[in-house]
Amino acid sequence: MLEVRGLRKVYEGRGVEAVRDLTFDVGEGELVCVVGPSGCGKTTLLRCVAGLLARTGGSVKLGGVQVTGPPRGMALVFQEYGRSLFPWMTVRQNVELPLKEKKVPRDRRADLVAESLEAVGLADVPDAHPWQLSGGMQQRVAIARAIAYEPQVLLMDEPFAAVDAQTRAELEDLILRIWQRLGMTILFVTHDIDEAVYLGGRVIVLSASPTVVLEDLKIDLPAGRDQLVTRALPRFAELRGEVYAQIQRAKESR
Ligand SMILES: Nc1ncnc2c1ncn2[C@@H]1O[C@H](COP(=O)(O)OP(=O)(O)OP(=O)(O)O)[C@@H](O)[C@H]1O
Repeated sequence: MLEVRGLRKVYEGRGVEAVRDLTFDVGEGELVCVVGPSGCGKTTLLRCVAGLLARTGGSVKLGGVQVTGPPRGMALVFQEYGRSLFPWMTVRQNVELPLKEKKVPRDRRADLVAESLEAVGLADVPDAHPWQLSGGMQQRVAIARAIAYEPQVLLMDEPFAAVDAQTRAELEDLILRIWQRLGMTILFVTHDIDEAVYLGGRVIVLSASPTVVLEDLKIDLPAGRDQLVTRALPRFAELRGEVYAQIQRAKESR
């Protein structure tokens, strides 16, 4: 579904080589997490994949088609939910906006908005404005907007970094439920090793900048993940340790 080959990004103005050489695939219906040391280029990678930032080299293909600008088949959820929602629009209007731009007919739009708000547990607040909601609820609106769009690939950039631990656990499980139900392909960037191992079918570990793939680890934990049961498994601790050691190595080699 997503094919990244030899991706390189140099920020020309300051001559910063953020990403040196990234190659990996994400298959249809996979949930793949990306972790790496702070400043290693995770956001740069996502922006290049989303077609928001021009690549210096290499290629990114979505469903076999080269990405040259923001593709129709992708949706993004950012860390800063506060800045990604329009404060003067209601929850319903925020979720509906990209569907209008996609020229989805009115009846279908209403169905998609209702279904996605239901999926994130916000069916009862369609007429609220974002500023009337808690941070966790605002991020749910951003997630609802992304899934209503019915993307082939959902890109998430540290989406839960700004919410409290309890909300974070709830949102992680929400993403797992949505992923299982809708069979979406998800590329999920996080700096949290536990979160990556808990969510991912694979975890890609990046080196320090200029960035390459250090490891592409299969997460062989049972499906039907559970915050208490899965995190208490000896295998969870092993995998977590393995990713942690890789990131330490990445930092030391900087
Ligand atoms: N617009 C820009 N211009 C110049 N350099 C940039 C720009 N954006 C990012 N960089 C540099 O590119 C490198 C990678 O940054 P990026 O934000 O992609 O990393 P990150 O892994 O997402 O960071 P963090 O984990 O702290 O969120 C850093 O050295 C950063 O300073």
